[in-house]
Amino acid sequence: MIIHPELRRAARHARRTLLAATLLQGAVTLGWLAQAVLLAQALAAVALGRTESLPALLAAVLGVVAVRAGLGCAQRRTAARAGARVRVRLRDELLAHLGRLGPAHLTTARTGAVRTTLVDGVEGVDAYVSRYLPQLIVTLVAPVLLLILVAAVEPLALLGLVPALLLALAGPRAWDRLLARRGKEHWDTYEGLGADYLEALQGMPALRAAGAVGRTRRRLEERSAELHRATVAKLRVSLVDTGITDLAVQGGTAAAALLACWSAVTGATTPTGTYLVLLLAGECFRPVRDLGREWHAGYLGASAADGLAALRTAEPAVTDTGSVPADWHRAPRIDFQDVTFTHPGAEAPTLRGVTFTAEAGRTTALVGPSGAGKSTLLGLLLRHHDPGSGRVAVDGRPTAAYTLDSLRRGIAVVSQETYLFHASIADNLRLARPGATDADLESATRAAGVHDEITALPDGYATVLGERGATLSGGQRQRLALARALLADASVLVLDEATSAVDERREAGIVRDLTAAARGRTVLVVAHRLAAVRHADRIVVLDGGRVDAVGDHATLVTAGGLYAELAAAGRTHDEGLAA
Ligand SMILES: Nc1ncnc2c1ncn2[C@@H]1O[C@H](COP(=O)(O)OP(=O)(O)OP(=O)(O)O)[C@@H](O)[C@H]1O
Repeated sequence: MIIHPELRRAARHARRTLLAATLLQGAVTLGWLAQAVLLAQALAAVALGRTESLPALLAAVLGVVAVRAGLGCAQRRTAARAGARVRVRLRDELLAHLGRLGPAHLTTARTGAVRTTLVDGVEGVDAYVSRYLPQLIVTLVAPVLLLILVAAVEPLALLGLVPALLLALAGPRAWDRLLARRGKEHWDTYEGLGADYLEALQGMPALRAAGAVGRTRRRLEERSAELHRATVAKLRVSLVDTGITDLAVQGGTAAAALLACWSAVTGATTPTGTYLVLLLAGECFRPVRDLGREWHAGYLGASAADGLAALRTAEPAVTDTGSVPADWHRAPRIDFQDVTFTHPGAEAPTLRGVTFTAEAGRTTALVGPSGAGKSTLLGLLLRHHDPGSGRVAVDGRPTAAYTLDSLRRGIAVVSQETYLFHASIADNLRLARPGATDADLESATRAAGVHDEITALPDGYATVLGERGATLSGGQRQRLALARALLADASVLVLDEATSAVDERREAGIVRDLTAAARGRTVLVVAHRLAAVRHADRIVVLDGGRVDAVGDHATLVTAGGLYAELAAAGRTHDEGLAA
């Protein structure tokens, strides 16, 4: 009888439908009661030899059975509707919140665990809310009514029924805390196993390359065994619950039957009364037994409640308090002013006093050694985090002034890790602009240097890509993602190592076409290979979270310093490759 506040909250999404399902469940219970009363009369009529009333009584029983079947059907349909509503609303709410949490959330939470909560957890809540809750309410009300009825017929029977009912309902409560704890342990293990499996499947190539497939399999087997142990531990407590309930149900029914027989033997009650008590005693416990059954259906929801609450109430790294829509009519200027930022949990700041401007409609490159803070700067522009101090402004306004959604829509991003979906190439492209014509797709893919390869495929733009674009090469995936970003038609284009998987000869061509295609937009490019950024209007050199130098390629090379070193290292690398 654990009702987690999160589950009560979820039930509110379908308050009326749940009320209807509960009333129908109550009506079904009344149907059982009516059947018991009619059967008692029929049995008494047989015992007393008054068979003339039998046909009418049996016909009434059949009528009740038919009506109850209809009510049961309606109840199940209504409950399923309520459950579906709760499920859909809950998932919508969680997905919208995940959107607000942004990618920063997945640096602390595991994707597989979030998936388990969103899919299995929400399914469990559906069963809990649509099946367990209505039955719980009926179980708390119906036996009281039945006891009143029994008291009117044979008060002595209450001596057996009341203690048994109290034991059946209150006894298992002594185990509630333990059951909740075991449920949480079970859910945590279940979530962890889901996350492990997802990671192992997605990381299969890396595991193979590292020769770690066998070790990972053994680890997954251990985790499966842990889940088995957690399930058994949970079942053990559940079985104690069920055992107490069964004991009370059997004992109570037997005691009531004995007392009813005693009354019959002593002549204290009529035959109808005796049969009524015998049959009603069974009915008193029917809701209790049904509750036990529904508990098993809804248990996963009760276990998942903590995880759901944690996901729903997780604080986004930034708050969406801006009110200005980011619909810049022309390419905006981007200013970083004295920006300092420390990653949550990190000891030292990643960025210290970073100041530079990405001019409107121009290409600005960010270069610097690995770990210099280039991606972190882009993350601040997209408001995955806010700076600790200083200001990031687009078109003269701080990024926090814009509504988060519109800010992120106004900045198209292609990162090192492209994400393509299991859908056709055209559908993957149209994610950025659903209304794009075929000609729009083609001009974007031409600019990204991938059109010819797409048309060479047997199904061309209708080719269905495998999961994460598995049927394409890394370079093709990146160029497709570039085309998608161009289609988004955002005023700001951010390329974070967007051509790192493309060979260098091709990269130069793509960068040239891209610069032409992106004309009129403000472009921020991060690339390790300086050939990809040497034509940028401005190059910002970052080192250890600080701006080391700003200028164009020629100026920076002439000035010596870190950029000249990086350029020289790049040349040595190229020569090494060419040799
Ligand atoms: N989520 C995080 N939590 C803590 N530290 C982080 C996090 N992300 C990045 N860092 C640290 O911040 C520093 C800058 O990382 P960032 O990814 O911005 O560098 P980068 O210049 O883009 O590097 P690369 O060229 O290798 O991609 C690194 O020292 C990194 O370890």
